[in-house]
Amino acid sequence: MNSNEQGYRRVVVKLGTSVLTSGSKSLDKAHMVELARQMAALMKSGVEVVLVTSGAIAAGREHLGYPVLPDTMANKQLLAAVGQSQLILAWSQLFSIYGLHVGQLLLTRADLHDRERYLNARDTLNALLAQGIIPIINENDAVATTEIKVGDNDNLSARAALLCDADLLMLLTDQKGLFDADPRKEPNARLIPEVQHIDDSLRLLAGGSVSGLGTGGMATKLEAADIARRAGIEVIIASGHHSEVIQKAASREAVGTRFLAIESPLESRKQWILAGPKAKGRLYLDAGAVAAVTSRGRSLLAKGIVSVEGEFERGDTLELLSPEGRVVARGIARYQARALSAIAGKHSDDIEPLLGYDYGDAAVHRNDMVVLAGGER
Ligand SMILES: Nc1ncnc2c1ncn2[C@@H]1O[C@H](COP(=O)(O)OP(=O)(O)O)[C@@H](O)[C@H]1O
Ligand SMILES: N[C@@H](CCC(=O)OP(=O)(O)O)C(=O)O
Repeated sequence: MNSNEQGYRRVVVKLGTSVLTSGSKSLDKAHMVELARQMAALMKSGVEVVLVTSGAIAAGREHLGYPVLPDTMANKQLLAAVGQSQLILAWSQLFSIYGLHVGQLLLTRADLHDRERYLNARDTLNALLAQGIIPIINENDAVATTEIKVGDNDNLSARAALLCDADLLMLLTDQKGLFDADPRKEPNARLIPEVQHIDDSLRLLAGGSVSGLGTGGMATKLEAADIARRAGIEVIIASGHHSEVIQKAASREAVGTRFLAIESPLESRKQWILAGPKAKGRLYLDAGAVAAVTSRGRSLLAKGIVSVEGEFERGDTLELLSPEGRVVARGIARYQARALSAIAGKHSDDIEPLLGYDYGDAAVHRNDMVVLAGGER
């Protein structure tokens, strides 16, 4: 792999619907060609580019002449099926102006969590990049149901960045970056140029999408940034309409909001816990257990669990919540839901007498846990 003077080898560029439509109801091809030009220039400077593109549903609506359809899952999938082919056709034509080929990968959550499918996707990405072809990724909306969806392309792009071992993730949107309040609601909101830690106070600033174009707003961009930077990947949120934004971000010029990667990235197992399967259950902890887990880096002992939600087995991913309902960690269950429900609220150190067996006193071991609030472990 090559790298540019700034040291980036591989960059994932995520373009939101808001950028691709420029706030309108149709794809803004004039702007897409400008973005293709910037990405092609980056490729020519020796940096590999992976594009995560939204816009399939918007393109489907446009192509079919804005049909009035009942708001069902099947109709959204219809729009995505029609629109995705238009979208990839547009990108293929636009990149061909710059002498570049593209290859399409449509992914779902299942492709990223099944080890074999994950490795297949990674091999395909690497094979495309080795030939100088731009991989273009979107969620496979036409077949993905809510259960198997990542759900938004911010989170999808973070997972793509992990998958291809990128060193920079650019989330390009319709705002100049992350502001201290949603600029659509608060005209005096100020841009935050650099973020060193993602904590609850920052999460509170990031609202949803109010334009009706995008999915998730800044909240999902912050989730994506959290996943990527914990894996050692820098993240930039910036405006897709800022002049030469892609070059500037890749040259470390001040643009948008830059999230520094954490210095000692999570090992790959913990990255998987963070970005991996949807949580199958939730454990509500007492205040003492929250402090032990978040501030002291301890395992979650069964006696700190107040209540249990969901049907899960040993080995499934869980969310750990504070008494106020804040998610403070994610981790792997050492006991199935039925067992933890039997233990919850008993404040007992001894599991054996309650269950007739035990796998140790940790319900979630610290080696199987990523702390989300109150620390960066
Ligand atoms: N703190 C914030 N700073 C900037 N934008 C914010 C903030 N909170 C919410 N937003 C909203 O997030 C939107 C961008 O997200 P979204 O609509 O999902 O776009 P995209 O299609 O690019 O993913 C902005 O238009 C803005 O209204
Ligand atoms: N996969 C969907 C986009 C989902 C999404 O997250 O959109 P956005 O918030 O605009 O990046 C599509 O192609 O229409």
